[in-house]
Amino acid sequence: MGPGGRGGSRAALSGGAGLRILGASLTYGGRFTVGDGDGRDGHPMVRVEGLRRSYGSGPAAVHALRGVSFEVARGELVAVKGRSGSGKTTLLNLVGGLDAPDGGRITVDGTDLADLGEEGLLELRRDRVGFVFQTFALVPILTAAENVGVPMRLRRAAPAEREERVRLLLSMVGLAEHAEQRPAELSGGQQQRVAIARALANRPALLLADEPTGQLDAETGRAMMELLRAVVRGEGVTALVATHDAALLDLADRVLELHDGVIVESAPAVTAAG
Ligand SMILES: Nc1ncnc2c1ncn2[C@@H]1O[C@H](COP(=O)(O)OP(=O)(O)OP(=O)(O)O)[C@@H](O)[C@H]1O
Repeated sequence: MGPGGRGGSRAALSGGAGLRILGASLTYGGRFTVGDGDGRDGHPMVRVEGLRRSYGSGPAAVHALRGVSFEVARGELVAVKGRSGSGKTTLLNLVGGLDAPDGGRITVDGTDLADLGEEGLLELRRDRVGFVFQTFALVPILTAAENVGVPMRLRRAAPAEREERVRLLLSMVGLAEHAEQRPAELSGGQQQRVAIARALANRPALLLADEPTGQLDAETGRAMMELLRAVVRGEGVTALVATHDAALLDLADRVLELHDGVIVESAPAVTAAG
């Protein structure tokens, strides 16, 4: 359980306190341990090789990805930047098994997605990958706690385990006191924090976030990226985050830049942020 008495203050998310809360969650039995570097099998968390995806055919075809290759090490937070239409969403959907490529290879957590059938892809999306979307995608009639618990219900987790995990996650994102509120009763930033907690419910190895700050003001957006970074550090999760907000890139370990479906730059965040 997370410590009690936490308010929902934004400041708490970005400082050491947030990490301490996250630290408390490291004791439960995940499939991997924090700080295992390049992983238990020496695999990167994500390996993408020569990825291609087009929409439509003939002269009207849109070539959204035209041979994209990169790797993401375990525990890394990698930002994917690029203008609208550069292929960021297409890339994240492919890595998360929501869509199939026309060519190339994607390996997640040592598994080649091409080897997975429908059932295997479902399990991947349910158990090993957490998604955070720009629009939060919460269920309006469910409370914050119920929204966070949805993935665990799908996995048929025991109610006691579910309730404990939901409580822990909500306090981790600073929303312990908002557990019973519905999305419409929460601010945009709070809704996105619920979405992050939900994405972590089944202890995914990989977090995919598509413009998670796109609907938030600059200050709230930065707090959200700081929360994501704290989660990555604290829980040993690997994250791939699409954003076109240059102000957030310094919070990533590395930045991949997509331009018209190809990677034009892959740089440490510190040099790419300017
Ligand atoms: N389902 C689709 N059918 C046809 N074209 C599509 C489809 N999805 C994406 N595209 C096109 O593929 C290209 C890449 O789109 P994608 O959504 O991946 O870019 P993006 O970088 O995520 O953009 P944004 O930041 O606006 O979300 C764009 O030209 C887009 O119009």
